[in-house]
Amino acid sequence: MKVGLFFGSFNPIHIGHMIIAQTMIDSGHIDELWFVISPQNPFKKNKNLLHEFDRLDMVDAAITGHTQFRTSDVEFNLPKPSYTAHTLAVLCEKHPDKAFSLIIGGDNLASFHKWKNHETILAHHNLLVYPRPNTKTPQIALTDRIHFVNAPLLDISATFIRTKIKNGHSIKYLVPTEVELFIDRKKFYQ
Ligand SMILES: Nc1ncnc2c1ncn2[C@@H]1O[C@H](COP(=O)(O)OP(=O)(O)OP(=O)(O)O)[C@@H](O)[C@H]1O
Ligand SMILES: O=C(O)c1ccc[n+]([C@@H]2O[C@H](COP(=O)([O-])O)[C@@H](O)[C@H]2O)c1
Repeated sequence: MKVGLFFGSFNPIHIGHMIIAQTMIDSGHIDELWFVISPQNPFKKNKNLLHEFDRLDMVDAAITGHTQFRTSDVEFNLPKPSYTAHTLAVLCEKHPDKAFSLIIGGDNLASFHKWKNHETILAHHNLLVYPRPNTKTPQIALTDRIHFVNAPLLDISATFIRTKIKNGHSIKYLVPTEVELFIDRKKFYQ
């Protein structure tokens, strides 16, 4: 079973994430995609960061009924900051029957040489890379472990969505309906 891992804060998950996820399934490189909710990205200190369980609940709501999407809370119980190489080692030990790929944007590929143990990651895992605006040239060799997947560029971010809510504007069509209802009910980001 080939599993693509899509890491993020998902504060909240939005259609930019959903469209990348579906495109990765459609590319044929993976059988399943797991959204891995990062408890706290050390580079994104944010007072609006919801509790990890609320973000997990929103991703669960977003993927309801989609048999090829799953969520993972594996990083909730790992030492912080959670380095991807470590998370991958834990997942491989827990799921020896799965082959894990990483789903990353071109911007992250450009700085991938700075990730902890990136050589070890590339020795064992494929990278599925989707386009991002203003991407710099990668510093690592483009081996056959790295696959570029064509996907639409959507200029939507979780920050944009949180700002809309704060300003009293609708987030309809920017997040899955289940997520919109969830945020509304819990009065998040107001
Ligand atoms: N519209 C988008 N298209 C493609 N990739 C995206 C998009 N929005 C976010 N991503 C990427 O998805 C991953 C997870 O995103 P994350 O949850 O951090 O969301 P974000 O929308 O960038 O959040 P924030 O605005 O709070 O920084 C990150 O690597 C991010 O760069
Ligand atoms: O392991 C690392 O050294 C490392 C360095 C930077 C980013 N990452 C992973 O990449 C994910 C996306 O990063 P970002 O900055 O685009 O939100 C983040 O949630 C981490 O899982 C991992």
